[in-house]
Amino acid sequence: MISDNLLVIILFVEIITLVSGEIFSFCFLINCLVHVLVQLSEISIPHYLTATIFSAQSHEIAVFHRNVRHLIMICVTAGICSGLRGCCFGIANMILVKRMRETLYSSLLLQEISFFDGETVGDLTSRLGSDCQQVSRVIGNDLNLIMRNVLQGTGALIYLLILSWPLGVCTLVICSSLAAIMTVYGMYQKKTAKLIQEYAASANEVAQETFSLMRTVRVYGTEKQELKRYNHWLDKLAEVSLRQSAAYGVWNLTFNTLYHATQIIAVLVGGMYILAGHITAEKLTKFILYSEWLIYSTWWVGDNVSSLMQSVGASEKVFQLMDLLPSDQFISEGMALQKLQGHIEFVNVSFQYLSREMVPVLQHINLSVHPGEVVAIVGLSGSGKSTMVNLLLRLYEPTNGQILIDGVPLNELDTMWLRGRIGYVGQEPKLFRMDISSNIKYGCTRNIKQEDVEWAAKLAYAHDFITLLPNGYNTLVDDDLLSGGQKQRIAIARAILRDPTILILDEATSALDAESEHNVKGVLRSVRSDLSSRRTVIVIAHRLSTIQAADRIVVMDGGQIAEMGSHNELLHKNGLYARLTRRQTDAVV
Ligand SMILES: Nc1ncnc2c1ncn2[C@@H]1O[C@H](COP(=O)(O)OP(=O)(O)OP(=O)(O)O)[C@@H](O)[C@H]1O
Repeated sequence: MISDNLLVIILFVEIITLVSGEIFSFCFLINCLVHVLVQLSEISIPHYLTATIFSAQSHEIAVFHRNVRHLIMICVTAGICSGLRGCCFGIANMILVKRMRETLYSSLLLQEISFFDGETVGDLTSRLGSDCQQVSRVIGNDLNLIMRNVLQGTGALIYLLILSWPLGVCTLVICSSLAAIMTVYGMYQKKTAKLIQEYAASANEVAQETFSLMRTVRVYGTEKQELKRYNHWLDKLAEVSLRQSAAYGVWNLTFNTLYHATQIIAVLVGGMYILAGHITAEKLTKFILYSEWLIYSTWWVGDNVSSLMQSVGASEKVFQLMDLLPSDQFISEGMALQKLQGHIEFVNVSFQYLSREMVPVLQHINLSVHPGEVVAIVGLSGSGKSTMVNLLLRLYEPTNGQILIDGVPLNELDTMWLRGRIGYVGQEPKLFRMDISSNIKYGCTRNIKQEDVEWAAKLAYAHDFITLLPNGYNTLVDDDLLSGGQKQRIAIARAILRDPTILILDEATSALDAESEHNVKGVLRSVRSDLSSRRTVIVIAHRLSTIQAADRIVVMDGGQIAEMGSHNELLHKNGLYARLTRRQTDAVV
């Protein structure tokens, strides 16, 4: 319980730090002041209601009119203040959710790529979506209601003790028992809420995976299997919800019994007091109204505290992610060279992925690529070709050795500056949901005209198919609306438009993808013929016929460089490259 309280305080401090100095503080302050005013007004309503009724009964006309006037004033004040309070809480809540999502999103965007290897997309988006919303409930709902009910309950208790302290003490005992039972029930609720959150997330993950792989599911006819997988989590959810409902039933029974017990005790003891002439019927009526108020306030506080605890649970991971330090690449100020020549050196580079630390992916790679040289990297699947490019793009850092660009260690260069001079086309290029022009211009910082976009598209053999689309370059596309080859051509145009000094092409994996080969060969031809701008090109090729014209071919095997040379030299050597070439020629024949 102590650690729970500590967590609430930490959460509150985090929230205040996050939004301090904003209009938020103003709204929150106004809201607190208005809160006190609303509660003072509302708490006096039962008093004046009873007094009005009893003054009418005893024909005290002047008192009756005064009480009615008071009642109207109080109701109007409470109404206006409630409206103000709701509005301020709404604004404070909106500011909080917006700021949380902004902070979390920018923190996630600046993480190392290896961070994303360990997290699922569903998990991260649910942190941004439902979890941020849940945390904002702390301000918008839980704290608001807790504050309101604590104020109301305290006011009611003071009034009860003033009216009749023996009856007040009886009600206090009942409320304390209620609070103790609520605590136990709240702890149970917290446990089940966590389970429900986990099972619901698992069900979501299954649904998300199925929808994103819908074509595979349809082709393999696994709809029933997927439904079963989803149902598995739904059954678990239903089981926990069933237990939760039973606990809720028991809780309701207890609450009702205690609530009615207060009324019976009040009527019984109060009736005896009236008979003995200690209190009046008016006082007893007020007493019953206020004791109801107290018991309901106790119930609400308990209920909101358990909801607050759920928000605390959701907030832990959100604030943990927000507090992550950005990747070094965004903190350290690297050097920007006057002009990039495009000389790349791998010096004794070794690497393994953090998620599989025991598996060496690259071992002692030594490779020097000269400015303007076209180097092809080939090898069996999984031999580490894409990993070499990942290191060159500084998506990961080498475990050993270093990579030099124009003689400067990669980690001493300004990463943004360097990336602005590299064009990269991945194996399975992805498109953003925007028009084709914007997709080609994506990430290009210089001022681009439509003619430039079309020039790049022509070089990438994309212009012809784009003009055939209904809205040409303005056609809205996303990752599903074009063929793999068309997406690759747009990605090539995107890379060419940057006018990169270093161009990296990762050919589509499918060894039989003739369109991919055609696209990559086309780019290589353009690079060769464009003598005005010399580019260093690294091409990872699966179809060996793609890269016969490369200046040099690097053959990878098990994370090491097995052979290096021109196409003819390697064929002469009769090693791995020759074997791979023979294998592909046989496959075609
Ligand atoms: N993010 C990652 N986390 C852990 N291991 C990875 C990751 N990416 C790749 N690997 C592993 O690293 C090894 C080399 O992968 P890489 O993608 O570099 O091979 P490749 O030669 O490019 O293969 P392909 O020709 O099929 O694209 C493989 O064993 C692969 O399973």
